Amino acid sequence: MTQTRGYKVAVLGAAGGIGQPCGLLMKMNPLVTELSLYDIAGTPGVAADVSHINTAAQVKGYAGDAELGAALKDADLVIIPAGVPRKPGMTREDLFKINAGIVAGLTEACATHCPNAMINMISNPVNSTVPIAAEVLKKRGAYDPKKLFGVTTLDVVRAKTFYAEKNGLETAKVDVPVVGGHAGITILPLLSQATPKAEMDAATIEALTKRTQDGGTEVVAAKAGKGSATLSMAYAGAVFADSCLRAKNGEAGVVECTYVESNVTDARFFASKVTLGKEGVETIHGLGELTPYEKAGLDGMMAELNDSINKGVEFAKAL
Ligand SMILES: NC(=O)C1=CN([C@@H]2O[C@H](COP(=O)(O)OP(=O)(O)OC[C@H]3O[C@@H](n4cnc5c(N)ncnc54)[C@H](O)[C@@H]3O)[C@@H](O)[C@H]2O)C=CC1
Ligand SMILES: O=C([O-])CC(=O)C(=O)O
Repeated sequence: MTQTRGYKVAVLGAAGGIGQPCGLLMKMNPLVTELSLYDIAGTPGVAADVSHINTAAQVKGYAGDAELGAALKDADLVIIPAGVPRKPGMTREDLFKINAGIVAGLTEACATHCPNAMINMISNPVNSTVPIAAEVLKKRGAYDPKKLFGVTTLDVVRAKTFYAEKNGLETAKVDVPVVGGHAGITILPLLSQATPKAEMDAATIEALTKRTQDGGTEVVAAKAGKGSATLSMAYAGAVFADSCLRAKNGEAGVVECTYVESNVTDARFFASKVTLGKEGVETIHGLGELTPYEKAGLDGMMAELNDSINKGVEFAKAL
């Protein structure tokens, strides 16, 4: 039997496009007893609104630097969707200039006010923001690689949806592991390991792989200047946060693909299937058997992924 206790969850960037629906979904999570909504502005309104929902979590809004410490104090889980989103024509890498500093500042505050919290990093470019957070925490003596996660759940959510649609399968029963990172070719769905198994020709596999890799860009183009995925990301973020909380609460066998410090490949950070436990990462799973197409995808991403990791590490070391 697992014992249920409540947790304090903080959302940083809670007045934003992802932060608002993510806060809403966390308010509906029965494992959350305290929900802390932080942003540079606008959170009192968001918190007042969400707090009227008749679920157990107590909601508080915090606005501005002076309130960041109180927002984070003793949090069990911190979800970070703070920072700027893409506009058409931009890559996730173009966000580095602004978001690197934002993420570094927020992670520094986590080291001070909730050094034992699990951190779910959503802010882009995830391939670099996770290494930045790791270095900042390390400098403060608060880095536990088991508790720092890049959220790649939206890639899995997309791969499941597209795979199910293409093969006429029930979406809710489909699973597709997605490995690598969270940008373009570093996103690699392992369609040969998808369940239930469906026979697909090479052209279909390539089309599904590309659509998953370009899923974010598809939304950026459709929103035509009004930002990137927010609602599907809030859903994915809430799914991943719920998995972290369930594992923390003692549930066994909770598995998610997530971008963590890893020995699975040469890249220091890599997303693959991870079993979550009470203290965060329990087991990082290997890649299993890859097809030649998947192997080529893996080889092809390594230079870009390592560059993004190094860029994040260098940025944080220079702070
Ligand atoms: N990991 C993933 O799969 C995905 C990541 N993203 C990323 O999530 C981030 C947020 O996207 P949106 O919510 O659409 O953007 P948004 O602009 O709607 O919201 C961002 C929020 O962050 C806040 N913010 C900025 N600096 C802050 C600071 N220092 N402390 C606290 N809050 C701060 C802003 O005030 C704003 O409310 C972007 O970097 C985007 O690229 C978006 C979709 C998927
Ligand atoms: O594409 C973007 O910029 C936002 C994102 O990470 C996604 O939707 O996967």
